[in-house]
Amino acid sequence: NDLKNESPQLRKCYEYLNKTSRSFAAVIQALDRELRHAVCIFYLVLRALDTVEDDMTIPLEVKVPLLRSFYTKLQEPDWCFMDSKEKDKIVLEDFSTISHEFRKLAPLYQEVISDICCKMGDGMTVFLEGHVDSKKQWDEYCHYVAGLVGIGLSRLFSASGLEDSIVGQDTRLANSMGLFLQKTNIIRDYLEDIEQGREFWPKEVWSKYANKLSDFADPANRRAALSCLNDLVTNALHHVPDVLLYMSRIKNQSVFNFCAIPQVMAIGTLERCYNNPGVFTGVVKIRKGEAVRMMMYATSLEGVKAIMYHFTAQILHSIPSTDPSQNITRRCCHQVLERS
Ligand SMILES: O=C(O)CO[C@@H](C(=O)O)[C@@H](OCCCCCc1ccc2ccccc2c1)C(=O)NCCCCCc1ccc2ccccc2c1
Ligand SMILES: [Mg+2]
Ligand SMILES: [Mg+2]
Repeated sequence: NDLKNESPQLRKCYEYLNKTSRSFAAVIQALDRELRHAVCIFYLVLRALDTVEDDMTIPLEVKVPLLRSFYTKLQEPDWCFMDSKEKDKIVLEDFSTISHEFRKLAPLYQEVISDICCKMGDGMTVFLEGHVDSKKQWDEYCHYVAGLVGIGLSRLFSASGLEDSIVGQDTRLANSMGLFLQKTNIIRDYLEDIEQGREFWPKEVWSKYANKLSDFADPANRRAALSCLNDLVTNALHHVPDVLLYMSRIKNQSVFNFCAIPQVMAIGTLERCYNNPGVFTGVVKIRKGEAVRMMMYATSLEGVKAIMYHFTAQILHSIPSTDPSQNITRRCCHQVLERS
């Protein structure tokens, strides 16, 4: 999609999108024009907010008020933040370019983006101490950082007229779209997060298998580590029926691809993580060739279902006979596979 007729500020925004997002830049730029700029700005605003959340060098007395008031910076043309050490700090240092383009969006789009930014910033402050206790709190944290993104995106889809109003109204399904992606990320990023002193695996689950979360990094505890991992993968799998129901309502092809590609990448990653000790020694990634093949299939509901069923069946057939969660995993896989 050409940007030659666009403002220099908007061109810079797409530069930042491509610089800060491996997994979302391509699918955002493939969206129909009516949605593309709004979703690009939505991404950059939330990436800036998340960069503040992730930056452990920002003192709490600065971070808490900044997260809670972040959405108001969208109305301050000259506001920027120069004190981040994060990899994506450019979106904070040049936030004035992003907010300039934000204020040019249709008022309805601005309202959605500002509302989600406000709620996400508030929610992030609840979890700044860096750990999650109950499974309910795990769902709450993932709601704040990803479920709200799904809810905001769904409101943008309906507001653009490209999708039916039910898509923007059914917040439960939109929330599940985000939870499936975020839970998969948290499961995959165990070692990276532990090394940064961040504990996103819920204590209600890991405390069944260890005294502290970092115990799983010790090869002597491999059996316990894999039992906990499989328990969490099973938890994430419960969102798949909601994801398929959400996808069945999407009619616009560019919106479908945009929603489907991150979801099929996530089920592929989740299957690679299941019962895989590699999660505790590095970051498990799906092979490039497999990712390309999945993207080709992810352009129709039948294709997405085929991919979800394929990887769910793979997990079902790799359940260790000694795994503590095996009955729940088997039941959850059958619920996905009975073509609900
Ligand atoms: O710092 C990193 O590199 C990773 O950060 C993770 C973290 O800190 O936990 C974490 O940060 C979360 C807070 C910032 C979310 C920013 C975001 C992401 C994708 C978008 C897609 C379109 C529009 C706006 C978007 C906004 C992260 O990036 N996790 C990846 C999963 C986020 C899922 C967002 C999401 C939710 C529902 C969706 C539904 C349909 C299509 C895309 C969707 C995308
Ligand atoms: Mg982050
Ligand atoms: Mg974060």
